[in-house]
Amino acid sequence: MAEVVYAVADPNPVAAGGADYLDAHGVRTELRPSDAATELTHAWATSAAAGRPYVILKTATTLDGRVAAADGTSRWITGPEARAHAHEVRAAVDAIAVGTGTVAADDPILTARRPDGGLADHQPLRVLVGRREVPDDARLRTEDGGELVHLATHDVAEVLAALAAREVRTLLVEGGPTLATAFLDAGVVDELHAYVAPVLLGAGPGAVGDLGVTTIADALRWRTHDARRLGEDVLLVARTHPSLAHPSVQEA
Ligand SMILES: NC(=O)C1=CN([C@@H]2O[C@H](COP(=O)(O)OP(=O)(O)OC[C@H]3O[C@@H](n4cnc5c(N)ncnc54)[C@H](OP(=O)(O)O)[C@@H]3O)[C@@H](O)[C@H]2O)C=CC1
Ligand SMILES: Nc1c(N[C@@H]2O[C@H](COP(=O)(O)O)[C@@H](O)[C@H]2O)[nH]c(=O)[nH]c1=O
Repeated sequence: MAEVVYAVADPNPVAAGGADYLDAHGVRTELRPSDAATELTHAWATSAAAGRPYVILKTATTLDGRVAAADGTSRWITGPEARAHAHEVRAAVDAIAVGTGTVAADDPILTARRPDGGLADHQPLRVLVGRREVPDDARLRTEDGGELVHLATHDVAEVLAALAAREVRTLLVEGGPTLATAFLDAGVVDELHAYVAPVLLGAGPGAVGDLGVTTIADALRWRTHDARRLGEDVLLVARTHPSLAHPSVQEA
Protein backbone atom coordinates (compact mmCIF):
# COMPACT_ATOMS: atom_id res chain seq x y z
CA MET A 1 0.00 0.00 0.00
CA ALA A 2 1.59 3.27 -1.14
CA GLU A 3 -1.01 5.89 -0.26
CA VAL A 4 -4.05 6.36 2.00
CA VAL A 5 -6.60 9.11 1.30
CA TYR A 6 -8.96 9.86 4.16
CA ALA A 7 -11.89 12.23 4.47
CA VAL A 8 -12.18 12.86 8.21
CA ALA A 9 -9.58 13.05 10.96
CA ASP A 10 -10.40 11.05 14.09
CA PRO A 11 -11.20 13.36 17.05
CA ASN A 12 -11.00 10.48 19.53
CA PRO A 13 -7.64 10.78 21.33
CA VAL A 14 -7.56 7.00 21.80
CA ALA A 15 -7.73 6.37 18.05
CA ALA A 16 -6.04 9.49 16.61
CA GLY A 17 -2.58 9.53 15.07
CA GLY A 18 -3.09 6.95 12.33
CA ALA A 19 -1.93 9.26 9.54
CA ASP A 20 1.29 10.15 11.39
CA TYR A 21 1.96 6.46 11.97
CA LEU A 22 1.49 5.62 8.30
CA ASP A 23 3.65 8.58 7.20
CA ALA A 24 6.40 7.44 9.56
CA HIS A 25 6.24 3.96 7.99
CA GLY A 26 6.51 5.08 4.39
CA VAL A 27 2.82 5.25 3.43
CA ARG A 28 1.78 8.61 1.96
CA THR A 29 -1.40 10.05 3.53
CA GLU A 30 -3.67 12.80 2.36
CA LEU A 31 -6.64 14.38 4.15
CA ARG A 32 -9.23 15.20 1.48
CA PRO A 33 -12.22 16.61 3.39
CA SER A 34 -15.69 15.71 2.13
CA ASP A 35 -19.03 17.15 3.28
CA ALA A 36 -20.69 13.75 2.93
CA ALA A 37 -18.12 12.07 5.17
CA THR A 38 -18.30 14.90 7.71
CA GLU A 39 -22.09 14.54 7.85
CA LEU A 40 -21.85 10.76 8.12
CA THR A 41 -19.59 11.01 11.15
CA HIS A 42 -21.06 14.21 12.67
CA ALA A 43 -22.83 12.66 15.67
CA TRP A 44 -20.03 10.22 16.40
CA ALA A 45 -17.34 12.90 16.09
CA THR A 46 -19.27 15.34 18.29
CA SER A 47 -19.73 12.63 20.89
CA ALA A 48 -16.05 11.65 20.81
CA ALA A 49 -14.93 15.28 21.16
CA ALA A 50 -17.40 16.04 24.00
CA GLY A 51 -16.86 12.76 25.84
CA ARG A 52 -20.61 12.23 26.17
CA PRO A 53 -23.45 10.99 23.96
CA TYR A 54 -24.63 13.16 21.06
CA VAL A 55 -28.06 14.36 22.21
CA ILE A 56 -31.05 14.73 19.90
CA LEU A 57 -34.15 16.29 21.47
CA LYS A 58 -37.39 15.28 19.78
CA THR A 59 -40.66 17.15 20.19
CA ALA A 60 -44.01 16.46 18.53
CA THR A 61 -45.99 19.66 18.84
CA THR A 62 -49.06 21.48 17.67
CA LEU A 63 -48.75 24.76 15.77
CA ASP A 64 -49.10 26.54 19.12
CA GLY A 65 -46.13 24.61 20.55
CA ARG A 66 -48.04 22.20 22.78
CA VAL A 67 -47.07 18.57 23.40
CA ALA A 68 -50.31 17.47 25.05
CA ALA A 69 -53.86 18.61 25.68
CA ALA A 70 -54.85 20.11 29.03
CA ASP A 71 -55.87 16.65 30.33
CA GLY A 72 -52.40 15.22 29.50
CA THR A 73 -53.46 13.21 26.42
CA SER A 74 -51.08 13.48 23.46
CA ARG A 75 -51.78 10.51 21.19
CA TRP A 76 -51.47 11.50 18.54
CA ILE A 77 -50.45 15.01 17.60
CA THR A 78 -48.42 14.02 14.55
CA GLY A 79 -49.61 11.74 11.77
CA PRO A 80 -48.38 8.32 10.61
CA GLU A 81 -45.66 9.59 8.24
CA ALA A 82 -44.04 11.73 10.96
CA ARG A 83 -44.30 8.91 13.48
CA ALA A 84 -42.76 6.46 11.00
CA HIS A 85 -39.84 8.86 10.57
CA ALA A 86 -39.46 9.10 14.35
CA HIS A 87 -39.27 5.30 14.49
CA GLU A 88 -36.50 5.33 11.85
CA VAL A 89 -34.58 7.73 14.08
CA ARG A 90 -35.15 5.43 17.08
CA ALA A 91 -33.71 2.55 15.03
CA ALA A 92 -30.58 4.60 14.34
CA VAL A 93 -29.72 5.76 17.88
CA ASP A 94 -28.13 3.88 20.77
CA ALA A 95 -30.63 4.97 23.45
CA ILE A 96 -34.01 6.72 23.94
CA ALA A 97 -34.78 8.62 27.16
CA VAL A 98 -38.03 9.81 28.70
CA GLY A 99 -38.89 11.14 32.15
CA THR A 100 -41.09 9.31 34.64
CA GLY A 101 -43.90 11.81 33.95
CA THR A 102 -44.14 10.56 30.37
CA VAL A 103 -44.28 6.96 31.53
CA ALA A 104 -47.09 7.86 33.96
CA ALA A 105 -49.04 9.78 31.29
CA ASP A 106 -48.42 7.72 28.14
CA ASP A 107 -47.26 4.25 29.23
CA PRO A 108 -44.92 4.26 26.19
CA ILE A 109 -43.23 1.15 24.78
CA LEU A 110 -40.19 3.01 23.39
CA THR A 111 -39.25 0.47 20.76
CA ALA A 112 -38.20 1.15 17.17
CA ARG A 113 -41.03 -0.21 15.06
CA ARG A 114 -41.61 -0.62 11.33
CA PRO A 115 -44.84 0.71 9.80
CA ASP A 116 -46.31 -2.84 10.01
CA GLY A 117 -45.76 -2.78 13.79
CA GLY A 118 -42.86 -5.26 13.73
CA LEU A 119 -39.70 -4.51 15.67
CA ALA A 120 -36.79 -2.96 13.77
CA ASP A 121 -33.55 -4.95 13.74
CA HIS A 122 -31.80 -2.56 16.11
CA GLN A 123 -33.49 -1.69 19.41
CA PRO A 124 -32.06 1.23 21.41
CA LEU A 125 -31.65 1.09 25.18
CA ARG A 126 -34.80 2.38 26.87
CA VAL A 127 -33.74 4.95 29.46
CA LEU A 128 -36.09 6.21 32.14
CA VAL A 129 -35.02 9.29 34.11
CA GLY A 130 -36.59 10.16 37.46
CA ARG A 131 -37.00 8.94 41.01
CA ARG A 132 -40.41 7.32 40.74
CA GLU A 133 -40.58 3.55 40.34
CA VAL A 134 -41.81 2.04 37.08
CA PRO A 135 -44.95 -0.03 37.69
CA ASP A 136 -44.52 -3.77 37.01
CA ASP A 137 -47.21 -3.64 34.34
CA ALA A 138 -45.68 -0.64 32.49
CA ARG A 139 -45.33 -1.53 28.80
CA LEU A 140 -41.65 -0.56 29.02
CA ARG A 141 -41.29 -3.64 31.19
CA THR A 142 -43.77 -6.02 29.62
CA GLU A 143 -43.17 -5.43 25.88
CA ASP A 144 -40.09 -6.76 24.07
CA GLY A 145 -37.53 -4.15 23.11
CA GLY A 146 -34.20 -2.69 24.17
CA GLU A 147 -32.87 -3.14 27.68
CA LEU A 148 -34.51 -0.86 30.29
CA VAL A 149 -32.12 1.39 32.21
CA HIS A 150 -33.70 3.34 35.08
CA LEU A 151 -31.61 6.30 36.26
CA ALA A 152 -33.19 7.57 39.50
CA THR A 153 -31.70 11.06 39.29
CA HIS A 154 -32.50 14.60 38.11
CA ASP A 155 -28.85 15.28 37.24
CA VAL A 156 -28.36 15.42 33.46
CA ALA A 157 -24.56 15.11 33.76
CA GLU A 158 -25.07 11.90 35.75
CA VAL A 159 -27.41 10.55 33.07
CA LEU A 160 -24.89 11.29 30.32
CA ALA A 161 -22.00 9.81 32.28
CA ALA A 162 -23.94 6.61 33.00
CA LEU A 163 -24.83 6.25 29.33
CA ALA A 164 -21.31 7.09 28.11
CA ALA A 165 -20.05 4.30 30.37
CA ARG A 166 -22.34 1.96 28.43
CA GLU A 167 -20.80 3.24 25.18
CA VAL A 168 -23.94 5.13 24.16
CA ARG A 169 -22.87 7.53 21.39
CA THR A 170 -26.29 8.84 20.35
CA LEU A 171 -29.18 9.57 22.70
CA LEU A 172 -32.69 10.55 21.61
CA VAL A 173 -34.52 12.47 24.36
CA GLU A 174 -38.25 12.10 23.70
CA GLY A 175 -39.51 14.30 26.52
CA GLY A 176 -41.57 15.17 28.25
CA PRO A 177 -41.23 18.89 28.78
CA THR A 178 -39.59 18.60 32.22
CA LEU A 179 -36.79 16.33 30.98
CA ALA A 180 -36.43 18.37 27.76
CA THR A 181 -36.01 21.56 29.81
CA ALA A 182 -33.38 19.92 32.03
CA PHE A 183 -31.31 18.86 28.99
CA LEU A 184 -31.62 22.33 27.39
CA ASP A 185 -30.72 24.02 30.68
CA ALA A 186 -27.62 21.84 30.90
CA GLY A 187 -26.59 23.05 27.43
CA VAL A 188 -26.13 19.52 26.09
CA VAL A 189 -28.70 19.32 23.28
CA ASP A 190 -26.81 19.01 19.98
CA GLU A 191 -29.75 18.58 17.61
CA LEU A 192 -33.48 19.30 17.69
CA HIS A 193 -36.07 17.24 15.84
CA ALA A 194 -39.19 19.36 15.95
CA TYR A 195 -42.17 17.59 14.38
CA VAL A 196 -44.91 20.20 13.97
CA ALA A 197 -48.50 19.25 13.12
CA PRO A 198 -51.13 21.65 11.71
CA VAL A 199 -53.14 21.27 14.91
CA LEU A 200 -54.20 23.85 17.49
CA LEU A 201 -55.01 23.10 21.13
CA GLY A 202 -55.05 26.52 22.77
CA ALA A 203 -54.22 24.96 26.16
CA GLY A 204 -51.91 22.24 27.50
CA PRO A 205 -48.18 21.94 28.28
CA GLY A 206 -45.61 23.47 25.94
CA ALA A 207 -42.66 21.52 24.52
CA VAL A 208 -40.29 23.08 27.04
CA GLY A 209 -40.64 24.87 30.38
CA ASP A 210 -38.92 27.95 31.74
CA LEU A 211 -35.38 28.23 30.38
CA GLY A 212 -34.57 31.36 32.37
CA VAL A 213 -34.92 33.50 29.24
CA THR A 214 -36.62 36.79 30.04
CA THR A 215 -35.56 38.89 27.07
CA ILE A 216 -35.29 38.12 23.36
CA ALA A 217 -31.53 38.65 23.22
CA ASP A 218 -31.12 35.62 25.50
CA ALA A 219 -33.22 33.25 23.36
CA LEU A 220 -31.65 29.86 22.61
CA ARG A 221 -31.10 29.94 18.87
CA TRP A 222 -30.30 27.13 16.47
CA ARG A 223 -29.30 26.65 12.84
CA THR A 224 -31.74 24.92 10.51
CA HIS A 225 -30.01 21.82 9.18
CA ASP A 226 -32.96 20.26 7.33
CA ALA A 227 -36.68 20.83 6.88
CA ARG A 228 -39.09 18.45 5.24
CA ARG A 229 -42.76 17.66 4.87
CA LEU A 230 -43.96 14.34 6.31
CA GLY A 231 -47.61 13.83 5.33
CA GLU A 232 -49.57 16.67 6.92
CA ASP A 233 -46.69 17.53 9.27
CA VAL A 234 -43.32 19.24 9.00
CA LEU A 235 -40.00 18.17 10.51
CA LEU A 236 -37.42 20.81 11.34
CA VAL A 237 -33.95 19.50 12.16
CA ALA A 238 -31.85 22.17 13.84
CA ARG A 239 -28.36 22.07 15.26
CA THR A 240 -26.35 24.12 17.65
CA HIS A 241 -23.61 26.33 16.37
CA PRO A 242 -20.76 27.69 18.49
CA SER A 243 -21.79 31.30 17.88
CA LEU A 244 -25.37 30.52 18.90
CA ALA A 245 -24.66 28.31 21.88
CA HIS A 246 -26.35 28.51 25.24
CA PRO A 247 -24.39 30.81 27.59
CA SER A 248 -23.51 27.85 29.85
CA VAL A 249 -21.74 26.22 26.89
CA GLN A 250 -20.01 29.42 25.70
CA GLU A 251 -18.50 29.91 29.15
CA ALA A 252 -17.14 26.35 29.26
N1 LIG B 1 -45.79 15.30 22.16
C1 LIG B 1 -44.61 14.96 22.64
O1 LIG B 1 -43.57 15.05 21.96
C2 LIG B 1 -44.52 14.44 24.04
C3 LIG B 1 -45.50 14.70 24.95
N2 LIG B 1 -45.38 14.25 26.24
C4 LIG B 1 -46.43 14.64 27.19
O2 LIG B 1 -45.81 15.35 28.27
C5 LIG B 1 -46.55 15.13 29.47
C6 LIG B 1 -45.61 14.70 30.58
O3 LIG B 1 -44.78 15.80 30.89
P1 LIG B 1 -43.71 15.77 32.10
O4 LIG B 1 -44.39 15.38 33.36
O5 LIG B 1 -42.94 17.02 32.03
O6 LIG B 1 -42.84 14.52 31.66
P2 LIG B 1 -41.33 14.07 31.87
O7 LIG B 1 -41.22 12.81 31.10
O8 LIG B 1 -40.38 15.14 31.57
O9 LIG B 1 -41.25 13.64 33.40
C7 LIG B 1 -41.08 14.58 34.42
C8 LIG B 1 -40.59 13.84 35.66
O10 LIG B 1 -39.30 13.29 35.40
C9 LIG B 1 -38.52 13.32 36.60
N3 LIG B 1 -37.30 14.07 36.27
C10 LIG B 1 -36.28 13.53 35.57
N4 LIG B 1 -35.30 14.43 35.41
C11 LIG B 1 -35.71 15.56 36.00
C12 LIG B 1 -35.10 16.84 36.16
N5 LIG B 1 -33.87 17.11 35.70
N6 LIG B 1 -35.80 17.79 36.79
C13 LIG B 1 -37.02 17.53 37.26
N7 LIG B 1 -37.64 16.32 37.16
C14 LIG B 1 -36.98 15.35 36.53
C15 LIG B 1 -39.40 13.92 37.68
O11 LIG B 1 -40.08 12.85 38.30
P3 LIG B 1 -39.60 12.02 39.62
O12 LIG B 1 -40.41 12.53 40.75
O13 LIG B 1 -39.94 10.59 39.28
O14 LIG B 1 -38.14 12.20 39.82
C16 LIG B 1 -40.40 14.73 36.88
O15 LIG B 1 -41.64 14.89 37.54
C17 LIG B 1 -47.61 14.08 29.16
O16 LIG B 1 -48.85 14.72 28.94
C18 LIG B 1 -47.10 13.45 27.86
O17 LIG B 1 -48.18 12.96 27.07
C19 LIG B 1 -44.30 13.52 26.66
C20 LIG B 1 -43.31 13.21 25.77
C21 LIG B 1 -43.32 13.67 24.40
N1 LIG C 1 -47.46 12.32 21.14
C1 LIG C 1 -46.56 12.04 20.18
C2 LIG C 1 -45.31 11.43 20.49
N2 LIG C 1 -45.01 11.12 21.77
C3 LIG C 1 -43.86 10.35 22.20
O1 LIG C 1 -43.94 9.00 21.79
C4 LIG C 1 -44.01 8.14 22.93
C5 LIG C 1 -44.83 6.91 22.64
O2 LIG C 1 -43.97 5.91 22.20
P1 LIG C 1 -44.49 4.45 21.86
O3 LIG C 1 -45.36 3.98 23.00
O4 LIG C 1 -43.26 3.61 21.69
O5 LIG C 1 -45.29 4.56 20.59
C6 LIG C 1 -44.58 9.03 24.01
O6 LIG C 1 -44.34 8.57 25.30
C7 LIG C 1 -43.86 10.32 23.72
O7 LIG C 1 -42.53 10.28 24.19
N3 LIG C 1 -44.43 11.18 19.47
C8 LIG C 1 -44.75 11.47 18.17
O8 LIG C 1 -43.93 11.23 17.27
N4 LIG C 1 -45.94 12.03 17.88
C9 LIG C 1 -46.86 12.34 18.81
O9 LIG C 1 -47.93 12.84 18.47
